[in-house]
Amino acid sequence: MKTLSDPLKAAPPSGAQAQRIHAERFTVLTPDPLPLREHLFDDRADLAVALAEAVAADLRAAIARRGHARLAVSGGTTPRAFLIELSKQTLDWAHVTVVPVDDRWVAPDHPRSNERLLRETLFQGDATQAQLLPLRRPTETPESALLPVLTQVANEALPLDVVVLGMGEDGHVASLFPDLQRRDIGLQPTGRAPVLAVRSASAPEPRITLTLSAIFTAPSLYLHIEGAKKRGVLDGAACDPRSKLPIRSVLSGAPVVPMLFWSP
Ligand SMILES: O=C(O)[C@H](O)[C@@H](O)[C@H](O)[C@H](O)COP(=O)(O)O
Repeated sequence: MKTLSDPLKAAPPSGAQAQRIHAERFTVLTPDPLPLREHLFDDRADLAVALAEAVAADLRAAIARRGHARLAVSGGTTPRAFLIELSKQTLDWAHVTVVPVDDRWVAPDHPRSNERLLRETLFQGDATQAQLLPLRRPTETPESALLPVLTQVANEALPLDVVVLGMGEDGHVASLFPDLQRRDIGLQPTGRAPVLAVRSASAPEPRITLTLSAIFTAPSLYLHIEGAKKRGVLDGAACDPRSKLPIRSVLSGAPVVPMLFWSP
């Protein structure tokens, strides 16, 4: 933490000096970045294996503790290798429930469907014994399916044991985008609806997403970030208390220290 000399004790300022001291006086001190437990990998394939092993260990511990485990994972392109590696892990998959942290409101066989991604990657081999809890329903809009999805998530997926979040280059997580209209629901750390329907200029289709109130029920919270640009966005949000990016809400609101799995 940088400390500044107290400008009030300095000699009476003049002109430009006054400008500087005024600026110094109200400069937001760069706080220590919000805590992250970082695991750095030079090779993305190594990251995928390590993350799969860490998540599998958490799932085994949850099954041992309470007889079942609940996992929420992100979609998109980054997690494909990790999800394939996770499907190879040996554990009691029949006692695991898997829910996507979000999904696009497209048919489950659509190339952009996260449900399809899970069926193609994680739900292979023994892992097909796990229960998949899709967020998408065969209705026209996510809003029209929100109540049944919210009810099922609340009854069958919460509290979560493990969450793996990705992040977009705009700092979104799940489908909680920077232009999220209902930040009061989506980004509050507790006490809000676990599921939200989202429409955003950032997304080509309507979305349905877990909220941070649901995501933060997990004692194991992983951030899976790849690429220098995303790392820059993450670090910027971690160091700027004025950041309004959803990833900042994750870092500042999470009840546990997130575990960052990062590769350039
Ligand atoms: O449905 C989604 O898109 C994800 O859940 C989303 O939150 C994802 O993690 C980021 O958009 C990063 O996506 P990439 O891995 O494709 O960069």
